[in-house]
Formats: sequence, C-alpha cells, structure tokens
Amino acid sequence: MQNRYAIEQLIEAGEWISQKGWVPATGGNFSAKTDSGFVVTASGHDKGQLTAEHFLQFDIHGQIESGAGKPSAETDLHLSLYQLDDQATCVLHTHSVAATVLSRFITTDTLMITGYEMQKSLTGVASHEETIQIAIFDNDQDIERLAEKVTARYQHSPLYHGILIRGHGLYAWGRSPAETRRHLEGLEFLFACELERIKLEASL
Ligand SMILES: CSCCC(=O)C(=O)COP(=O)(O)O
Ligand SMILES: [Zn+2]
Repeated sequence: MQNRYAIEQLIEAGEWISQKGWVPATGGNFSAKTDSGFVVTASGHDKGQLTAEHFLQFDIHGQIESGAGKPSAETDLHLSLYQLDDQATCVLHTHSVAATVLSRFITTDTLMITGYEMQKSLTGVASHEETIQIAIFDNDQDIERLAEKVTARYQHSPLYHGILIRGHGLYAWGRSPAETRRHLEGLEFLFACELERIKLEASL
C-alpha cells in the first residue's frame, strides 16, 4: 500500500469507528502496512478526528522513518502482529464497552463463541456451528512484555481475526483495511451478543 493511501484508509476507518462509539476519549490506535513498513497513529489524539499529521511511518523492524509527535504507546503490538502474520496489512485497536467488559467477565485465556450466523463475517468461518476462539491477554502497561506474550502464544498456536486485552479492548487485523473493518465489526457484534446473552441468563 502506498503511504498516502494507507493514511486515507485509516482516517476514514477512524471516523467510522468513532461514530460506532468504539474509541472513546483518546482510546484506540490504528496502523496499516506500506511499501516500506507501516504507518501508525500518533499517541493521545481523538482517533475519530485524525489528519495526515497524526501518523508516523515505521520500518518493519520498528524504527521510526518519519512523522512528528509521539507514536502510539501500543506500536509494539502492531509491529508484532505484522511480524507474526505476514498476510496482515491493517490493524485496528478499539475500546468498546462490550470488548472491555466481556474480557473481564471471562477469566480464562480464551473467549469461545458459537451459535451465531454473524461468525461468518470472519474470513474462513463457514458456519454458526463452528466455535470461534479469541485469545484474551491480561492487560499490561508494559506493552513490550504484552507483545512478547502475544508472540509466544501465536507461535504455539496461530491467532486469527483478533485478540482481546482484558479490561482494555480489541485488536483486529486482516489482509486489507476492508477485511480488517469487517473482522472488527463482526467481532464487536458477537461480543455485544455474548454480553446480552450472559446478562439475560443471569437474570433468569
Ligand atoms: C485513554 S486511552 C489509554 C491508552 C490506550 O489504551 C490507547 O489505546 C490509546 O493509546 P495511544 O498512545 O495510541 O493514543
Ligand atoms: Zn488501547
């Protein structure tokens, strides 16, 4: 992807994600692969109101090539996902209520989802009868350490579509910005359904 096109795609994704209410305050960060590495959002901005100045260019080894300001505090996670999945070209990180609460409610290291037609919004999933497994990692302010945990788990068994960080949010990825948006929207829908189901079951 050309640098300018990648940035345009991420600005548009940010407006859409913000309208959905998935990046409150300054939460979330986005990146996309480019011809020389990847672009990532700068830290501390409203991700629904991004302009081209809010991006930094990194090479694929994680060295800043250009851009002003401070890179996202979570750049290491984006870098690790690109290094692990060579098909990934876009990573969108969000802070929805559903992802935040559900990842706290589930105390194990995996969220299992089955029974929903919308599972088929995820590439490679063909039936509601399949079980989607979304890895959950405990939140950590040391993002390098968190990225190492994601890497270790991925190397043991590959991760698909997205991961949850407990009490924090979702990282979704895909082979294009459009596929990443589909994975993000599909996963957010499934998380919201699971949260509703759990609440209903508790009230019976
Ligand atoms: C109130 S947002 C806390 C930091 C965070 O989790 C996030 O996604 C945004 O961090 P960034 O440095 O990318 O702005
Ligand atoms: Zn975050």
